[in-house]
Amino acid sequence: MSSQSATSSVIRSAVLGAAGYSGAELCVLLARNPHFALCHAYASAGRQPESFSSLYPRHKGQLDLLVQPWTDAEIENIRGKVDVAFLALPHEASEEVAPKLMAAGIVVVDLSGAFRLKDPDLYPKYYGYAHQHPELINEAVYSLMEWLDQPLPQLISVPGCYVTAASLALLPLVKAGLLTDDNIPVISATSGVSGAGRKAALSTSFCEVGLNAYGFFKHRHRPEIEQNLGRKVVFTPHLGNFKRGILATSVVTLKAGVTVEQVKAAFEQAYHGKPLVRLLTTSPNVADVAGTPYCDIFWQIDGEQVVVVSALDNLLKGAAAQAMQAANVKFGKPETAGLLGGGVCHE
Ligand SMILES: NC(=O)C1=CN([C@@H]2O[C@H](COP(=O)(O)OP(=O)(O)OC[C@H]3O[C@@H](n4cnc5c(N)ncnc54)[C@H](OP(=O)(O)O)[C@@H]3O)[C@@H](O)[C@H]2O)C=CC1
Ligand SMILES: CC(=O)N[C@@H](CCC(=O)OP(=O)(O)O)C(=O)O
Repeated sequence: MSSQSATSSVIRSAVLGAAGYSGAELCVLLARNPHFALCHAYASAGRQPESFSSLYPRHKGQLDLLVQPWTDAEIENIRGKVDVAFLALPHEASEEVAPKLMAAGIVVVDLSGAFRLKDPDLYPKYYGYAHQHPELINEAVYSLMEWLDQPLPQLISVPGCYVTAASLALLPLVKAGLLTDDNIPVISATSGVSGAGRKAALSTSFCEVGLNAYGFFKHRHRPEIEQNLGRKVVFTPHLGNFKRGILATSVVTLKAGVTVEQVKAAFEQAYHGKPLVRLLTTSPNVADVAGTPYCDIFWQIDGEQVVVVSALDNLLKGAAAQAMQAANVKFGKPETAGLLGGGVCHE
């Protein structure tokens, strides 16, 4: 989707959860984006104020702003001074703070799962809590950006990381009507450890991580992928011993008679003019997308079986870069500002 509501002024922004992995990536993208100014960065209420570069020393001398503890009292401090708040928070924290920021007239771009599922009844089963603001689920627009087909409102819900990899891989075939009606895509995806966030946990500690599957049939990204594709899926996430990146392998069955040319055309038409999706002729590697805003996609076909492999950086195209892409579009800026070409407009 192209720009919405073009504005010429710099967009004043705040990041909540800036001490965490995806919030930190957002701070870096915002600081690099000439159309946005990073005005406030927050961590949890329990943390002492600390410079961003002390939390992430590689940014010393480049991004030294203070990360402040967040309390709701901050809303009055930023009212009228911030145009957009990015929430890189636990799901329930996002659900609680989003309506308060919206009441202060601030656009909310939420990286959590708080507003992704359109059926609030799915939250207890897949998120472990009952949704307190089902009315906001209806207000939120889900920002899988390459497939966005409506204007972005005040509340933007950024897709999950595994979900982005699987949905970008399979939507071209689904939307072109090439899959058998009863086909259940089988998606296996491996994530780097940063997918679990910065907080310490035994299961993600250095000596514990090898390669294992988890979340069989009950991972919260399963209903989100199903919502995007409009069909049931089998989704199995894996944790791998690398820092960042997701590799997703999706297996589907084509309708009888569908040709290689039709499959090729479906992918090419879907991603023509979409600068953050790269169609490859060799199998993608997480090493080639780590640190980039791209999703790389490759497919192979044998008769009626298609294997689609997709790779992205869970913290970028799977989180912060997709949030930046959405905010650029929301505020009428070039979609890839801050992401490609140092924010230069490619139009
Ligand atoms: N990691 C990933 O690959 C992806 C993550 N996401 C989503 O983004 C969100 C953040 O994930 P991630 O960056 O991994 O998480 P982290 O655990 O790395 O960071 C979470 C941040 O939220 C802050 N925080 C926690 N609770 C509160 C609260 N009640 N009020 C204010 N701040 C709070 C933490 O503060 P403090 O540091 O002080 O504890 C920290 O800065 C999650 O919803 C996650 O599902 C989405 C896509 C990919
Ligand atoms: C490796 C790992 O633990 N990954 C996380 C998913 C990443 C994430 O934070 O989920 P969202 O994209 O929904 O925000 C998990 O499986 O819960």
